[in-house]
Amino acid sequence: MVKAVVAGASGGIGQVCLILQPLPPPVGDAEQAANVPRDSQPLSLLLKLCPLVDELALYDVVNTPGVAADLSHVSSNAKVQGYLPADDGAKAAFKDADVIVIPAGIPRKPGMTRDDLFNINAGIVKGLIEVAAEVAPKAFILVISNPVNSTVPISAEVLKAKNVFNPQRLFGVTTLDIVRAETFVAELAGKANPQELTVPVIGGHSGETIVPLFSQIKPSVTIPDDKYDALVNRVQFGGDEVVKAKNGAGSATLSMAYAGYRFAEKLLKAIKGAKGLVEPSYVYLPGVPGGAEIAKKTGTDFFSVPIELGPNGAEKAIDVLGDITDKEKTLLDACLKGLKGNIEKGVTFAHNPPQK
Ligand SMILES: NC(=O)C1=CN([C@@H]2O[C@H](COP(=O)(O)OP(=O)(O)OC[C@H]3O[C@@H](n4cnc5c(N)ncnc54)[C@H](O)[C@@H]3O)[C@@H](O)[C@H]2O)C=CC1
Ligand SMILES: O=C([O-])CC(=O)C(=O)O
Repeated sequence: MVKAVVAGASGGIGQVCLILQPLPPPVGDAEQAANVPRDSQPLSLLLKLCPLVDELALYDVVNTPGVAADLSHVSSNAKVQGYLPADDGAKAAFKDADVIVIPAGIPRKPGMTRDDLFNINAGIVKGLIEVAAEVAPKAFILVISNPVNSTVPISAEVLKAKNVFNPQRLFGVTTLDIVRAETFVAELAGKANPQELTVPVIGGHSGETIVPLFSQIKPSVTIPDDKYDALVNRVQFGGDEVVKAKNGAGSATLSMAYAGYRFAEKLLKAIKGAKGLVEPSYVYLPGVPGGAEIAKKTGTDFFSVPIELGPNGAEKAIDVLGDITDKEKTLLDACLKGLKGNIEKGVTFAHNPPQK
């Protein structure tokens, strides 16, 4: 039996049904919710369709009964249940979960950085991880909520404080950066199917902390010098492209649902014993086999690298720093400058959250 949970299940990424009316306010941003009619958005739908999921729990502060009722009519294997905060709904939703996916929190509006989401989302993620630590201490946890560079360190610190931190089971979902890199490289190279390409993207998940390694694309693609900077920029700021185009109605949801599902599905397959599954993820390197050496090189503990997945979760961190180009070294230096501050901010928050 595999139980999966989506926390933030009524949101743009998490939610699944076509909503023609604006949703009630999400925590912390009533104005935004009042102004945002949402489209159909599919992470929970994709998980409902996944034959590897037996039980799907949807938790949110609003709307989950309706979303769950709707989804439960889909004729696939997983049993769906919606939970709200009343009557310890979070605990009931998370209880004994195998995989917990967290896209809870507010998204960006034009002009904001992901770090601008910290004040609201840090507390939301901390609260959800506390529940997970208590009722599902062995769960694989996939953190989508931004700023990922900080929310994953917060999650690690909360789990450590509760003595249940297993670094092989905590993942910051950076898959959308890889998905974008594949798509943009395929466009440039005139490849019909982006999924035939493997494009490592390492570092963090915001602007200059995102480091695409075009020198390691498989099968090899040469990026012309005059196209390199623009391509790097598009991968680093792909999220902003969507935020601008949505013009106040949130950030990436559909491509994120695909990316979140892609990671979750690979992990589920790996847990069940499938071999050779690799996907980059933002992890606590010293706690993942092979990661300590990479952490020494970067001087940072939280970092995204290709991760070999297996029954224990992150089985191996793959060192791709060995033969990076001078241009990639420059990108990596800029990444590390920003990333260290993001990590520090998360760790500090976890230990000293502002008093309410
Ligand atoms: N890692 C990545 O690559 C990406 C991350 N994101 C991030 O994902 C997050 C969610 O984005 P959207 O779904 O577009 O936002 P949204 O506002 O549409 O949905 C968020 C949902 O979280 C819920 N929520 C708020 N507080 C909660 C709590 N304490 N417990 C459970 N649910 C709670 C809200 O009610 C809402 O339904 C944002 O922080 C966004 O920046 C978005 C795209 C890509
Ligand atoms: O840009 C945002 O705020 C959402 C996100 O993380 C992305 O699309 O990569």
